Amino acid sequence: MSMEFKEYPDREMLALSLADKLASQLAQQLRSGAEASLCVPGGTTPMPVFETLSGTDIDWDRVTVFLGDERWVDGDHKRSNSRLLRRHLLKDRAAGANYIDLYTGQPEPEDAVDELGKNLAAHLPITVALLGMGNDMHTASLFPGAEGLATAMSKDSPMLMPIRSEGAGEPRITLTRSVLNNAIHTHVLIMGPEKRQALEKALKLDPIEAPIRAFLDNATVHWAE
Ligand SMILES: O=C(O)[C@H](O)[C@@H](O)[C@H](O)[C@H](O)COP(=O)(O)O
Repeated sequence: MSMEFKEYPDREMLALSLADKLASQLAQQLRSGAEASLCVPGGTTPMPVFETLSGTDIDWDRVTVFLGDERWVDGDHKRSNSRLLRRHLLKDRAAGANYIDLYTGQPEPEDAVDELGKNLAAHLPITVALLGMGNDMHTASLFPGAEGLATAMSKDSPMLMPIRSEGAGEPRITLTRSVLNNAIHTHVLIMGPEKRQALEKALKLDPIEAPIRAFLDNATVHWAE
């Protein structure tokens, strides 16, 4: 497969159209199977998509939602990705979704990977993976130069890994390349000219320098100015 790039006239159109696409791919899976899973990014970009998606009429009771990565902070911390999800996605119709919180409250992310891995394993492969990207070309918490990145990007990595990187701020936990790469549908959401440039740069680099590169061949990239 090759990357598909979709450019939208504005951010609102992007959010409406992408939320519709994600919902229809989840619904399609629910027609043929007992459940579907949705992996979403943290950060600030996806909020309008979450807002629209939370109101879509699919059988959310049969959808499991989890983040591609979480920052190791309490659920009410302003940097918590779960906090963002609770406010913008896990409400309205989507309030009925089964949410797997990657932050367990244990002292370190290392303490949580085994148990979380077992919980996640029951919901794989991911039906729909929505990925974000930073200007440094990281996705999830797969940061260029992070300690442990080579393992997280290798084929035989565990499903989840703790990540520590200067660019990350706090310690984090992230799904690894092998799990994300197995998603049935992959979408990358980016906005603004800087991220478009970063994406173009990533296309010319190796995934170890530009981790988003590992997911682009099977992805639809959604962009608006
Ligand atoms: O927790 C995180 O930071 C993420 O999940 C991360 O991978 C995010 O998607 C990008 O950093 C883009 O973030 P913005 O949308 O805030 O630019």
